[in-house]
Parts: sequence; structure tokens; C-alpha cells
Amino acid sequence: MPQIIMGPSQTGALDSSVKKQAYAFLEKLSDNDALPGLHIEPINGAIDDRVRTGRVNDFYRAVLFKVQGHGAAAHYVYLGVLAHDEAIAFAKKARLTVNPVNGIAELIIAGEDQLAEDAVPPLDVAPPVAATPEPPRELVTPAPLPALLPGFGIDEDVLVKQLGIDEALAHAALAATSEDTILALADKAVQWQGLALIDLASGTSVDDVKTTLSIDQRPAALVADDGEDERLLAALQHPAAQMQFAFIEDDDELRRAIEDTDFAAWRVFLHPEQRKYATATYNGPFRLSGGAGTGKTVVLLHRARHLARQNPNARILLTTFTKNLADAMKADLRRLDPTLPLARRLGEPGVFVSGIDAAVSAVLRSDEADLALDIEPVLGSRSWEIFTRTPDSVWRDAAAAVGSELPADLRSKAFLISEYAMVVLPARVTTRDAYLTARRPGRGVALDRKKRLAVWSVIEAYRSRASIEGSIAFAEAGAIAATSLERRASGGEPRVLDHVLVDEGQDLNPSHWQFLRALVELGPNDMFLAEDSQQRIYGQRVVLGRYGIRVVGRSQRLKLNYRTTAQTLQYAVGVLEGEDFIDLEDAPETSGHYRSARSGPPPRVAECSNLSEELKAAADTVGEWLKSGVVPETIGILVRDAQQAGQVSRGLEERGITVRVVEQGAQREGHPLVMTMYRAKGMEFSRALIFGVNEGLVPAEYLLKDLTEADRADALTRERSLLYVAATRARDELVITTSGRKSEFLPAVQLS
Ligand SMILES: Nc1ncnc2c1ncn2[C@@H]1O[C@H](COP(=O)(O)OP(=O)(O)OP(=O)(O)O)[C@@H](O)[C@H]1O
Repeated sequence: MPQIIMGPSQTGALDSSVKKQAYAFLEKLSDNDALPGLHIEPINGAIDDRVRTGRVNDFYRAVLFKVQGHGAAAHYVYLGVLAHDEAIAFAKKARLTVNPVNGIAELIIAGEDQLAEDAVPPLDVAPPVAATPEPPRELVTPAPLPALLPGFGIDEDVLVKQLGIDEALAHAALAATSEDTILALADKAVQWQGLALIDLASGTSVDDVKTTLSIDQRPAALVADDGEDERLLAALQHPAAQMQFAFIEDDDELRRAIEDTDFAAWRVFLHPEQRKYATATYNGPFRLSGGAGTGKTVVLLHRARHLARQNPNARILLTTFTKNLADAMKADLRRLDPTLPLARRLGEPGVFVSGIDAAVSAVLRSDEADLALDIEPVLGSRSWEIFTRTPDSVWRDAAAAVGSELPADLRSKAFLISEYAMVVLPARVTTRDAYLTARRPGRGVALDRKKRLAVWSVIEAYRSRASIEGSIAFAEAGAIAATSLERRASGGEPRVLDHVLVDEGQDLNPSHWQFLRALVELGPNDMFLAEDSQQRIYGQRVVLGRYGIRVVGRSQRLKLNYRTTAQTLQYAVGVLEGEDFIDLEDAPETSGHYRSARSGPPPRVAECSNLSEELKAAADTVGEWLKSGVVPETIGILVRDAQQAGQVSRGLEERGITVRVVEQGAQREGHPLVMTMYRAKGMEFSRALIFGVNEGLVPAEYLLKDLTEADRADALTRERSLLYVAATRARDELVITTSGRKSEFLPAVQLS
């Protein structure tokens, strides 16, 4: 049966009936390409004699390449559906070739290549410097800027002979003096060539570019003299070609690719690096880091599918910190592959997708009979009946009972919660003596014996109160569940799972990690962890090695941002400037080589003098977006807290903009969405407006009171990360509004 290969789509917006017909056409084609109704025809005067068009209906034709190869069945590379005349004109100038240097398949459109005049912006020049007094105009000669790539030691030989970049493109790229020009060239280039240029322009070495794009991986068919079509088929399967060409496996996949109105490229076209991380076998825990929008979640989803397909009996957990994100991942996993078996219970075959605390609860429920056995080593002797969650406010009451023995900063809820989660629970400290000698790595504040005694009194008061109430905290639940799993494993029971996949790992606490570690046996593909230390907005910094998760030598970083434009990315990274980030392996994290291939308007900051003016600025911006046809629910208005969400929503409503405040699980259609920056984590919007980025709110002043120096520094880092998370939600455009004094976190960069 003929094989369909989805190529880079040339189709504009089609109405759903045409999409259905396109699917019907391809379905028939993949069944039998000799059917007369398909009208598969070559085109006279085409530059590539493999090109064909086929009849979708009286008005529309599909554009395809027929690649026969040695096999009985042909391959059809599908480029999309166009109106009849357009389809013929387009088909005449399309060419499918194999790059002679590296064997990657490339789609070239004659006359529309990267060097068409409108593709290249005017030569980059330094802005004229206005001297005082201004000299006559004709005397101001713009100073030429140095070319970017030669500055990194790149020349024509590297680009053309070593990498295989088109010669004319290479010349233009070598003359480019700014990243904007490189972006504009990349936009019109064959995709892998554009990405290679962007990488090089950000200082990535030639060897790294080759590895990242698998350019040194020559397809086998290139070596054997197998004929042109076989070479092309091998070239289409090159990892770099698979960013644009996907072999469709079955009719369901075909239907989704054609019919889904929100067909998302991530489901079929992976970057070679993403594909590698999704499918490789690792001999133990693997850590994937990467800035916001680099596709960490996409890799996790593909990896979950890959593992489940490899072994349909595999028991897989895909988890993350919040329930909202877990729900979103579940929905995306269904969209990726509706046939994938989702486990209904933790430990059943298939993929179980859930928030981490729900997974913990599932284990505790399965342990009910022996709960007392597992509570004791974690919390000491206490009531083992658990009815409810301990509210954080109990810390305040417990500290009050200890009185002035402790300085205010050590009595703060923030200090006590983190001391408990980072020191007491993971080390299973249940007695005063154990606490007096407990190791407290990374806690930032030293405690002498007297202070330790006082802190322990608070902890005892807290535990005693919780015991009376029959409540436990989330972090305690994680530690108890981990204890239960370890006890069962040491009693000879098999581990609950085969694979654990984690998103947003930077937000998890030590008990979570102990719990996850205890779910799977040490071994190949046991744990796959995605994280971005720059997006840690909950909890404390954790070092995995302390909790039995040894990643050593198995970590990689994704650097290409798929979501955000280069302009927004640069601005968002500016928010983090001056801050140091440490990853889960206790090593410094940098934003180096983090880049985007997309271009857009620079972010805009509207500084207003008061709230009413700011609401008007926000209403005007959102109003303009709506007027220009932006789909309402792809607009996100992000605020610092829930109270502000209500205020902004009412304020916008009064100014004629109806919005919806997002609460957990609510269906929101037809209106722009208002939500907290926390809630926006992991989400994305075509247009994002961050409201109220003011002194006192960002960072939130009330969170910084009475903290130890170390806790304050960490709280500030999290607040900065929160703004970074918010800024990186914007796909196409970012607007920030402020009133009164603007936040010190806003970078002082030139925005126009
Ligand atoms: N190979 C790809 N092709 C097309 N789009 C992609 C690809 N990989 C990722 N994307 C898109 O980029 C965006 C960001 O992806 P994803 O959410 O996986 O990134 P992330 O690293 O998890 O981001 P964050 O850390 O901000 O949550 C999504 O819209 C996703 O669909």
C-alpha cells in the first residue's frame, strides 16, 4: 500500500468540508493509488518530474511528490491542498532534493528561496549617532557593523562544504551583521539550514550544530548506490528532515493531521534532539533541562508514547507538580495518540497521568491497612487515622506556643515549612536528639543547639496538633508513601511502576523525589525528569543525588525555544539577569545559547500613573487584539494573585472587554482569559498581557517579611522566576502594564 509522508504544509486556512475531502483523498490514495477518481497527474513543465497533483474536488487539488523507490508501493509526499490553478503553479516550481553534503531531504520552491528580495532586510547598519550640534545630514555616514558569523570564525567553507548550507544563503548569512537578519534569512530557508544559522549566530560551535541536528549522520542509502528514489527516501528519514517530513503510520494519524483544526506540528515533527530524547534508552535516571518553551513537555509526551508502544504492559507514570498541568498533559497525550492506553490506576499497564500529590494519595490509599507502620518512621508515634490536610496556618500557632525563644525570622512560616520539608522529613527525623544532629545541607542559616531545641519544640507542637486533628501535610504524605513503597519492596513485593516521567521537576520537594524513586526499580529508563531551574516558583532548591536519584552523565539541555519570539525571549531572559540558578544536579544553570527561530514585535511596557489608567491601557490593548481577529481565548491576561484577577476582570468589563477568570477545570471559551501567573505555568497564549507589574506586587512585598536572609533571597528568586514564567507564555506578542512605580524586575532594555 502506498505510504503517505506529510511534508511542510503549503495549505492556508481550509474550511472543514475541504479538509474532510482532503482526508478522503489521502485515505484512498494510501489504499490504492491507481484508483481513477484520484486523478493523480504529472505536471507539464515542472522542475521536478516526481511532482503530481490529485483531485480533491472540482475546485481543489492536492500537491504531492511521487517517490517510487524499489518497493512495489509508491511513497507520496503530501504538501497540501490548493485551489486548482494555484496548485498547478505551485507544483511546477516545487523540487524535492537530497542535500549533497549531508543527505538531508529538502523542499525547494524555485523563485521563493531564501534570497528573494523581500526576504532579506536592508543591510544592518549602526543607528546614526546624533552629535551636538547635529552636523548636516549628508555628513552622517552610518558605521558598518561587523558581520556576525565571521566573528565566530565561520566562513564559506564551514557553511557550504562542512554543513551543506545553500551557497547563496551562506553568502547572505556571512554578510549579516545582526541576529534579526539571520532570523529573517532563516525564516525563508530550508528549516534545518535556518536553525543551523541561528545556532551559529548565537555562538554554538560547528561541532555542536552538527550533533544537535544530526548532520553528521549520513543515511545508509547514500553509501550504497541504490538509485535516486531510494536516496530520497533515506534522506526523508534523516532526523533533520523529520522536522518537516513525517511518515504517517495509519489512517487515524492521517485524519488527525488533516482534519484537526488545531493540528499542532509538535505531534508529528520533532527536532532531531527532541526525537532522540523521546526514544533513547538510558541506563538510569535521565535529566532534560531547557528554558521555557523548548519542548520539554513535548518530549515527555512522545517518550510516554514511545515507552507504552515498546511494551504495552509497561506501567508508566507521567506526573508534574500541579493537577492543572497534569490534566493538560493528559489531554495532550490523548491528542498525540488517542489509541494509547491510559491507565486508570497507578500501577496498571499503560500511562497514568496525574499530579504528584494525587499519585501520593493513590499509594497511601493502597496502604490503608498498614498505614500505622509507615507513619511511625516518618512522624513518630501519633494517631494514624488521617481525615484531612494540615493547613499551613498550624505552623503559626505552633511557633506562637514557643514564644520569644526563637527570633522572628526562625518563627516565620516560610522558614519552618522549608526546614521541615528539606531537613526533617527527608531524614525521617522523629526525635529531638535526631534533630540536634541532623545534617542541614543547603539551608543557608546555621542553627546552634539552643535554636535547634527551640525549632524542635515548634515541630513537636505542630505534629501534636496535627495528630489530634487527624491531619497530615502534603510533604508528610509524600514521605509516608515513600516509606510504604520501600517497606513493600524490601518485603519482596515488585515495584509499582516501570517508568516514571516528570515535568517541572524543579518544583518538587524532597519527599516527592523519595516517593518517585521508590516507585521504580533502579535500571534502564527508570526515571526521565524534565526541569528548568529558572522556572522554580514553588518550594526550595533540591539536589537529586541526596534522594537516591543519580543522574551523573545523563543530562542534556534543550536550547531552541519553539514558543516565544526572539524579541520576547530576549526580554524575558533579561528579567532573570543578575540571578544565579542551580539545577537539580547542583550545577549552575545558564541561559547560554537559548534561542528562538521566530521573530515578532518587541514587548511593550505601558507605564501608567494609576490603576484606572492602567485598566484603560489594558482594555485598549486587548480590544485591539480582538479587533485584529485574534481568537479571544488565545489571549491571556496574567496577574500576581487571585484578588487582582477579580479586580482586573471587573475593571476590563467596565471598559467594554468581557473576560473570564480561569478557575481550576473551568471551560472558558469565547473570551480572553484572566489568571494568576502561577496558573499560567506550562500554558501559552498567542498574546499575553501581564498586568500590574508594580513595586510592592512583583515581588509581592508581603511574602518577604520576617524571613531569614537565605529565605528572603530564595523568595526573591522565585518571584523573579514567576515573572519570567509569565513573560514566556506569549507566543506572538507580549505587553506589560504597570501603574505607580514599576517593578524593579523589569529589565532596562531598549524595546523599540
Ligand atoms: N518539534 C516541535 N514542533 C513544533 N512545535 C513544537 C515542537 N516542540 C515544541 N513545540 C511547541 O512549543 C511550545 C512549547 O513546548 P512545551 O510546552 O513542550 O515546552 P516546555 O519546554 O515544556 O515549556 P515550559 O517550560 O514553558 O512549560 C508548544 O506550543 C509546543 O507545541
